[in-house]
Amino acid sequence: MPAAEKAPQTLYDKVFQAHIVDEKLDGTILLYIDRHLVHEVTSPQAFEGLEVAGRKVRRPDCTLATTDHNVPTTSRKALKDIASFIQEDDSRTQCVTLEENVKKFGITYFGLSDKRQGIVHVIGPEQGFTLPGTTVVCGDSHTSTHGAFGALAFGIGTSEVEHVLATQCLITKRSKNMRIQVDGELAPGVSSKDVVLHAIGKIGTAGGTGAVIEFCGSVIRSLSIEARMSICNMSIEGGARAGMVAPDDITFEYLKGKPLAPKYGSEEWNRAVAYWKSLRSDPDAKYDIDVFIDAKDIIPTVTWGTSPEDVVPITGVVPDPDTFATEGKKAAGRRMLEYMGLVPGTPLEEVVVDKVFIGSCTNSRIEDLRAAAAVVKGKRIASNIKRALIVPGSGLVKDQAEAEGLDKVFTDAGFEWREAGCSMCLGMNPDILAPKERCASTSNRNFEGRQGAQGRTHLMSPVMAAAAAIVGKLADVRKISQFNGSPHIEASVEPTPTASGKAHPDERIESDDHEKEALADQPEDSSPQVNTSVTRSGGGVSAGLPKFTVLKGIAAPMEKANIDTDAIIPKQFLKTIKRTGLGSALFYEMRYSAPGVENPDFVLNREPFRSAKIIVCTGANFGCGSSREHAPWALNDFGVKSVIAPSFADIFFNNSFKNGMLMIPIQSKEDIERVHAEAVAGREVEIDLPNQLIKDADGNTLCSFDVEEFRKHCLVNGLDDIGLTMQLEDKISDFEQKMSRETPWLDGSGYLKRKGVGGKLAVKAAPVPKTNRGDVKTEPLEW
Ligand SMILES: CC(C)[C@H](C(=O)O)[C@@H](O)C(=O)O
Ligand code: SF4
Repeated sequence: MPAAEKAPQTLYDKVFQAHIVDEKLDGTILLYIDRHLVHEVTSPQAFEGLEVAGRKVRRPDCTLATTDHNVPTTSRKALKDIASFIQEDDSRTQCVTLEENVKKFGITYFGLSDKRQGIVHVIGPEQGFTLPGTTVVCGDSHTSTHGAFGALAFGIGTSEVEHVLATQCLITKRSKNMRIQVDGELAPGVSSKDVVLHAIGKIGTAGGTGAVIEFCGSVIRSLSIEARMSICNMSIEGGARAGMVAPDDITFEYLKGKPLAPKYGSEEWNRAVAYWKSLRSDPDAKYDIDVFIDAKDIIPTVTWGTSPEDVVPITGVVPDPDTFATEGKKAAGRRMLEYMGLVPGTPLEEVVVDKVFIGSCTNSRIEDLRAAAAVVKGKRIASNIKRALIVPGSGLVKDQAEAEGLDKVFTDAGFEWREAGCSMCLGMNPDILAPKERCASTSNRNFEGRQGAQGRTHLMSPVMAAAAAIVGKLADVRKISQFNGSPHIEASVEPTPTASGKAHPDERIESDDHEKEALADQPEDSSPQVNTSVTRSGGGVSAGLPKFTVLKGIAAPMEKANIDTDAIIPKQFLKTIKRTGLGSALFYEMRYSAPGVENPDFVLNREPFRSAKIIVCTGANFGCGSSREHAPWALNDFGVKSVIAPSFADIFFNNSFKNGMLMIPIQSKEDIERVHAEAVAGREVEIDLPNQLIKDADGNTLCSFDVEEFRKHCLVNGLDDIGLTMQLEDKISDFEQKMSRETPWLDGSGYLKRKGVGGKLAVKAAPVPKTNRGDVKTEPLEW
């Protein structure tokens, strides 16, 4: 590893610095990616792009795929194959497409018949695929989960998935450093989920924008790895790019014996641990934002509204929006209460619940299930609870829980015991809420329609969800259960012996067996091959990026803050395997009052805004939430090429530029209000990118704006950045050789073997005959 720089560094600085392949004067950085997780929702268009351009996956040994979002969580006893198992056409197409792609590109894949299948953020850590000090990406916003290991892990969009598949690198820039220090001791019944909900309530959903959060302090240090994962998982709900925890003995203990971690006790393990121990922030390292939380202020927490920042202690009441600070917040609060069917002043413990969901990448690990089972044991769910689901995060978690008899505890109490998947976290599979049903949920997002159209979600910890199931209302778990401490404190240090006396499932199957299983699970003919002559129509991937210089058109005014990507394009439209055709579904829930019936109040249903090319939003944090690139695709397909707002969520911002769209952050209130006034008046607005000016219809300047040089360059010239990165092949392979020498454990091991000898890659980046967006011969390539 490079010697530490003189200036004191944070954990984030250290991991980031160690992965820089190339740095430009304007701060644009080519970052090497060690680990790439792939799932069925955000990858089809990326693989299609590779195929059209005749590109290969550069590092199949650093790539791991599974299906999780679309899969039903019903029994798999009769499973023959995924195509006959999934009833819903679009879900089936996405899953089958992933199977075809892993076969075509030679990627290790855990399918439904493999015990290691599960939610992508559960299986990576479980396999030891996630390691301290690595860079980890996935086309999924909750990739932040993996930061619990001291990895720099963040979500990316589909264009970036394609970029990483082709180059194993990403174009990015440095983030700000943010520190959330939680000191003291958690009170009995308070768990890591309460810590993170409390923190988000404090900083807000945009509090971490542009930053990587390091969680530290005595509370974090005392938590198990699984509890740290729950916290890092929800960093994205705090608007951050990633969350991280410095690795320590608890981390190393967890990694011992994991199939893809260096073999415990080997020379490589010792070398790795020595390096991992260096991954701590230097004592005098500087943070751009510092937040302190005293553990004694955290009590079991639930959400009341439709944003994860709307938190309240379970002992509280539904807040009154009239007491909120601004008119905008009051209006938003009233809408939320109407949506949630709540009346201000109602004690939370009086709110009646219909369904309970214990699962998701936040809380579906073995400790979560143990903690919930301890609350449930010997009790029955309340008679008003229509369904209570326990959905283990992976097949291995399910096995372990069954070995400990937890499944019996749950089913005796009236819960359903399901197979692994994302399930009711987001209704892309059959597990959904009916309209107006209220759910006590251990997931991470309570957006409108998240768990099903018009469904009402309250986020909380597993023990709190278990308590809600027993009581039939939102409930204070401390009243129905005894605790000796936090449900998650250091629980992973001493592996709990299983009821059946078996070892932990991660250790149960030797690597070789894993390898056999992996091979058995590959769809037939799994040798990698790329058909270089294919050009599919309708996907939009081969059309070339149109150049963006001057855009003049109608601008639609919006005023709401935190417009999330679930609102821009809801989950049911993520099942496409194309980039086009989503325009009619843009802002679906707000735009239509019933299928095919327009809501006349929604701005895009009124003239002249039906033909808007620009959106001017005065509310901050546009595009927060999920990493779905479907959000910019839907805007683009509708005809909107640019959004002007006070601030944007990071992943959405990146995704938009990759599609030739211009996102303009304008912080000055006066400036944005001037542009907003033109929009409200229905007059055209002009965006002049080369001169970085926004003008009115007559050409008078309304304000100027900033844009990063590299992004501007790509937009103005319509450049494909994968092609640009591939020009840096020498630098990338030099970097890989250095990594192979210094951190050899990062080259695929176990069933993810690096092909080739002596550090030479068997899979070489192919010369590019054609990019996925245009012809390389006619595109300028230098930047
Ligand atoms: C489907 C995927 C793009 C999405 C995400 O990025 O988060 C999903 O996992 C979610 O939780 O909304
Ligand atoms: S947040 Fe939900 S839908 Fe997204 S990856 Fe996690 S479990 Fe799946």
